[in-house]
Amino acid sequence: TRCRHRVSSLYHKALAWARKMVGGKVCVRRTHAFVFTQCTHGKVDSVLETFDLYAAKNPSLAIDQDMGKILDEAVMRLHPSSVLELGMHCGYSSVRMLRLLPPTGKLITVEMDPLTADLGEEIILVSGFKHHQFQVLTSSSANIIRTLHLFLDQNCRKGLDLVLMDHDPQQYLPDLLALQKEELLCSSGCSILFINRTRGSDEDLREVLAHVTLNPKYLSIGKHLPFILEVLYKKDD
Ligand SMILES: C[S@@+](CC[C@H](N)C(=O)[O-])C[C@H]1O[C@@H](n2cnc3c(N)ncnc32)[C@H](O)[C@@H]1O
Repeated sequence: TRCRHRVSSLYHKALAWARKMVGGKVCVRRTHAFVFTQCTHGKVDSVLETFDLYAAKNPSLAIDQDMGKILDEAVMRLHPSSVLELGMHCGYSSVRMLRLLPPTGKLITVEMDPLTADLGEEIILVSGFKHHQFQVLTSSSANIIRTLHLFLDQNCRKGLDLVLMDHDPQQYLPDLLALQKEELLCSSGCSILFINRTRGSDEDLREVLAHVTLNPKYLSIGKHLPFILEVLYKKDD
């Protein structure tokens, strides 16, 4: 009986994996519909668990649980009051960060696809967060960075404490340079996390790594490889 149970469990795992592999493209509407209908509204843990449940069987763009744990650790360590996320998608990483922000903390999250931005925003609201805690900006990262200072409220006057980049790896370096040029990174210290989705290689991070290694304003470079690169920017001595 035990053997049959194990075979059955292995069979179901293999079936779920195969479904995920042949399941086709990531569908933001399907992700949203699943999370919206299956989670308990107002319960952030339920929202995250429902995302994980969906991602176990379907193609998903949300960061996985290993990346999520690294992100949680960074947010708890840094205690940031102003966070910028580039690449919101359906709101999984946004919700993950929001639940760990201090009471006065604020998240600005950027998504260039208007439908995705609307659906992601709804998921953040369903998780129980209010508009004074977050703002969704529908724009490409390059366009919004130029005017981002307009969206930073009094809380964020000293600049951003944490930036999560999980949008387009081709934009990682240009956006980092733009954030620096616009003086949006907190001069006494801002951590920037770059998600690496190319398993087994750091190709997506090569340009950024070359830049931060040569620039003395980047004090430490932590590689939570193969998933995340974390750099600390500090302008003041
Ligand atoms: C990998 S997904 C983000 C996943 C999300 N961080 C999570 O874990 O739930 C990348 C998202 O970034 C958006 N995106 C891609 N390039 C962008 C850009 N240049 N500016 C803003 N958003 C962008 C895509 O539309 C997509 O929804």
